[in-house]
Amino acid sequence: MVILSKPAIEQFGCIRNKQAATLFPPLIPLVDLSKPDSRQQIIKACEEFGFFKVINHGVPMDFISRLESEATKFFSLPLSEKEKTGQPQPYGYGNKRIGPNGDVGWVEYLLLTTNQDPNLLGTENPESFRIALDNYMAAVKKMACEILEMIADGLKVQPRNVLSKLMMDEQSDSVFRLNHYPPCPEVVQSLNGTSSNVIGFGEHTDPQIISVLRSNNTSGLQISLRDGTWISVPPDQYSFFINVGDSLQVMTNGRFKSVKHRVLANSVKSRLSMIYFCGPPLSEKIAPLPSLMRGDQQSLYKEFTWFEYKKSAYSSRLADNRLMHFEKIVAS
Ligand SMILES: C=C1C[C@]23C[C@H]1CC[C@H]2[C@@]12CCC[C@@](C)(C(=O)O1)[C@H]2[C@@H]3C(=O)O
Ligand SMILES: O=C(O)CCC(=O)C(=O)O
Ligand SMILES: [Fe+2]
Repeated sequence: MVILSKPAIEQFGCIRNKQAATLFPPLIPLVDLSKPDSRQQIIKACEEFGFFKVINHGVPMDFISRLESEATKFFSLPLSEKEKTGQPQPYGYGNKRIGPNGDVGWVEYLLLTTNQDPNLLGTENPESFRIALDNYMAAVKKMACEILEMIADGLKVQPRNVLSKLMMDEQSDSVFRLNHYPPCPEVVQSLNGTSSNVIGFGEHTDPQIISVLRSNNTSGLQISLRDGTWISVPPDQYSFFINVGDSLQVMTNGRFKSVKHRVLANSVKSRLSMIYFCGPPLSEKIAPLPSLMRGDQQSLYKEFTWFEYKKSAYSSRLADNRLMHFEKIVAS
């Protein structure tokens, strides 16, 4: 990490929750992929939270630990070595700056596209890093495909690969990200360690279809409930967390809502997370699935392609409501 000229708190701002912390926050929906009723649970979780945790996911623990150890090695290299993987435009190594429009966080990251070989120049053993990435991504992609098929089944839309085929397409514009949140000495941590006053990754929704997140055992991730309260997601290194993205919100014509989330920095422990963002091909039209539309029901959104949405996302700030510009003004 680079040395800061100003204290982190001044640079990244203090968090003030708009609402008092809820005494009994709801539990994060838990989906056991090996159970026969998991698709109904997934639909319910996507409707109520846009977020859920999965167990019995089938991703070998060995792939997860191999990538975790490669990523840890990568982030402990000197800054000059990490920078050899390229400035994020948008892919490459980034430090504190997120996206091109002035967002900052207490985080460093490696952002990769899944359909191009990553530039791992500067890393100690590029070959073993590459193998770890390939194995992990292939296994997570398979799980994401199963989840999207369960969603299609649960929504009773056919064929069951309507959603999964978008991310399985050779041209799919999926993205992979490794995030490292070093301990932040200036953090004033709450007593139970579930909140802090420095932003690691500012609030936002993910633009893609779904995102599949795995982290080490360090807390920090929070999701926003529909009433605006933030709840902390207890970390679980053996499970995955699924976010509904903006594209799935549009494809379900608003039945699912993308989840607003953020990461708060920790004073003592590093957080390492790996996220697979399932995106469609650039030329794909993002629109409500026709079989979900009843009678004369209209789309809530204007017509747009993933290319147009991505372009618009890259001219926005992290916390912006990106879908707003694509909502139809419907006469009532
Ligand atoms: C300010 C930013 C930074 C963006 C684009 C734009 C708005 C949303 C951000 C994300 C969030 C989800 C992953 C990512 C890769 C994505 O697709 O959208 C991010 C991207 C980046 O970090 O480059
Ligand atoms: O690092 C995390 O835990 C979440 C980061 C995130 O939301 C993102 O990269 O889009
Ligand atoms: Fe995100």
